[in-house]
Amino acid sequence: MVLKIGVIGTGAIGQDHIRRITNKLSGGKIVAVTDVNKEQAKAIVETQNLDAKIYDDGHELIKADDVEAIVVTSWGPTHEEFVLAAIEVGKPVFCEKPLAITAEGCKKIVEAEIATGKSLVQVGYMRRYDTGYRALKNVIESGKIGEPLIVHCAHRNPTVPDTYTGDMAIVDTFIHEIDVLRWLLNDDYVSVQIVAPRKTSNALEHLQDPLIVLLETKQGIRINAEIFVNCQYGYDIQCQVVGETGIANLPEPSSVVLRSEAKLSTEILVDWKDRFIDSYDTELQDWINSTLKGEVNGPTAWDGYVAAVTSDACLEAKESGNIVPISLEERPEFYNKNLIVVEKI
Ligand SMILES: NC(=O)C1=CN([C@@H]2O[C@H](COP(=O)(O)OP(=O)(O)OC[C@H]3O[C@@H](n4cnc5c(N)ncnc54)[C@H](O)[C@@H]3O)[C@@H](O)[C@H]2O)C=CC1
Ligand SMILES: O=C1[C@H](O)[C@H](O)[C@@H](O)[C@H](O)[C@H]1O
Repeated sequence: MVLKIGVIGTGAIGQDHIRRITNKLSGGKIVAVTDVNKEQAKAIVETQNLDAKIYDDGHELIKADDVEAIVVTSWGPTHEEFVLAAIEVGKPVFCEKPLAITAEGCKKIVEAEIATGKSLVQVGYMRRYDTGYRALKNVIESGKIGEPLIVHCAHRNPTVPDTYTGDMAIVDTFIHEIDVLRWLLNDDYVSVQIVAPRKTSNALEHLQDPLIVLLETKQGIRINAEIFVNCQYGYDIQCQVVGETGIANLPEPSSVVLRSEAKLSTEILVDWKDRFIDSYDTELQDWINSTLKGEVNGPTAWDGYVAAVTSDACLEAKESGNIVPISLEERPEFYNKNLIVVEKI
């Protein structure tokens, strides 16, 4: 069986996903694309030699008879309408983060999905598919370091474009830690405070960079997370879990250990696309496999909602400097199921 997929948004990650579904993964076929930039949509169909129709807009694509499932890779503010439209016609939808740009929008999606009684929505939080994070989660769940007490983590980008706004440090960048840490710890957040060290001279005028995010979880775990988007030296993701009897670190990406010119060195990646390339492949292969079985294995609309509520609190904390409570309703029974172990591609 082959899943007939329509893609809304043929920009950077949309093209990446089209290429991986077409050339690397199995079980999926791109049969439809759309983008407000029609030339760009046409170009990917031609360069990838797709047997795919170019639709005028996302809603037409979603309703098309030959589209069985949808991938939303358009700009964040458009996600809510497309995900709701996919739910309305009962079609599975993989939505890149964010699920919606407001918690209210995410809640609408949660309510609409529950009303159908069918699991339809997966959100593109790919770090849950990273082999390093999965190994770290296995160590925590094995009890080898005792109960987790503290997490130290860092999300460092070498630079960001001029269009990068202060809020994007949370809604576009830190959002990955917000999702992966609650999955890693099987916990939820109760409060957040954000403090700022002196600003790097390498940051644009309007950015406060770096930032330190202090999160507390329901189980009393304390997380201190650095967000540094102009670190210059590379794309560096760190995560250290301090437990009662030991410490577990997120593995570094594999790299040749070079001895030359009286130096011992390893490479540091500079692009997030390279750091998580395998995670995107595993994530989308799992989505195709699960969708063909009528399941959602990955991050759900509820996870998208929790991320939105948490990032809203982070934005408030960033502005006020205060400790901001994070209050969440109980997770609906509809979303209470264990993540099925990711099948190897
Ligand atoms: N999971 C991850 O690690 C990543 C997720 N993303 C997310 O993916 C989304 C897209 O990001 P990029 O590809 O970097 O942006 P991009 O700007 O390169 O591509 C977005 C595309 O969507 C199109 N578009 C915008 N509104 C549209 C509409 N109403 N209908 C059809 N097409 C529309 C634009 O013309 C553009 O081609 C964002 O939400 C971003 O947060 C992006 C990069 C990494
Ligand atoms: O969504 C993304 C990318 O996935 C990177 O992981 C982040 O570092 C980047 O800031 C954000 O745009």
